[in-house]
Amino acid sequence: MESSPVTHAANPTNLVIAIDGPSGSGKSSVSKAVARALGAAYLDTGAMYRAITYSVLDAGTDLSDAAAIATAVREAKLEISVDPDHEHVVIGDTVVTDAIREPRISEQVSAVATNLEARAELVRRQREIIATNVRIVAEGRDITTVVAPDANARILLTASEEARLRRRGIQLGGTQDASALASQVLERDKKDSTVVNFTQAADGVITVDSSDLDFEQTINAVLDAINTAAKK
Ligand SMILES: Nc1ncnc2c1ncn2[C@@H]1O[C@H](COP(=O)(O)OP(=O)(O)O)[C@@H](O)[C@H]1O
Ligand SMILES: Nc1ccn([C@H]2C[C@H](O)[C@@H](COP(=O)(O)OP(=O)(O)O)O2)c(=O)n1
Repeated sequence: MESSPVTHAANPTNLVIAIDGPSGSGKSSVSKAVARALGAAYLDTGAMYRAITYSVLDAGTDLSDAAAIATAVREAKLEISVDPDHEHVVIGDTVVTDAIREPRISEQVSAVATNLEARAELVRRQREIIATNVRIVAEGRDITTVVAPDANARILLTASEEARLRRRGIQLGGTQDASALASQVLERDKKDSTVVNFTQAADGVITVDSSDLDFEQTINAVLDAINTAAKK
């Protein structure tokens, strides 16, 4: 399935693509591939929540101390790359690109994601990053609804629980047993869902269900959805 290049009627170069979805639906990998195809930057907003989680854990902060987490986010020196081919995340003076993917972070990141003050500050920074990039694909949980509701195209990428657990298990090299995977994927989504809706498409958001699609088919389905949105 071929997808034609995307243009936006008002400004042929300016492009913001917003992609949300649950854990393991393929947001990061598919969004990166879509960004490459469109010659766009790529913003992984989940990496920002993960980096803050790394730093509060590193500082020995009690994760039940909401005020301390909010302060940590406001004061955080956080750098995140927007090159889909080179991921680089730095918090303070520490490079955390790989460390933020560890299961211990996945298991605890909801403490930051459900902190409303932390969210407000990270949303502010995400909007700044989006505004400074002419073409960008941004993905997370609230990009279509809160961070960039005016994006040129807004997509909810979903997949069945079974597909998402299977994909995450393979991605982590079979190192996690079923209950650890369920905690990192399903229970985390349940906690995160208390503050943001990423299970149902908001008005104007196109749903792409990747349960029965392979990786290439999913990329093409998202590119097609972007073209459909651009024609509206
Ligand atoms: N349609 C698909 N079919 C099979 N595997 C996929 C598909 N989409 C993504 N994957 C794989 O599933 C894993 C999880 O994808 P990822 O992009 O990390 O999801 P998310 O960012 O939504 O948590 C990755 O290893 C990715 O390559
Ligand atoms: N825009 C966002 C992005 C991520 N989050 C939260 C939800 C997740 O628990 C964490 C980590 O997100 P991430 O996209 O890295 O998670 P997955 O790779 O999909 O498992 O951050 C959020 O609340 N809002």
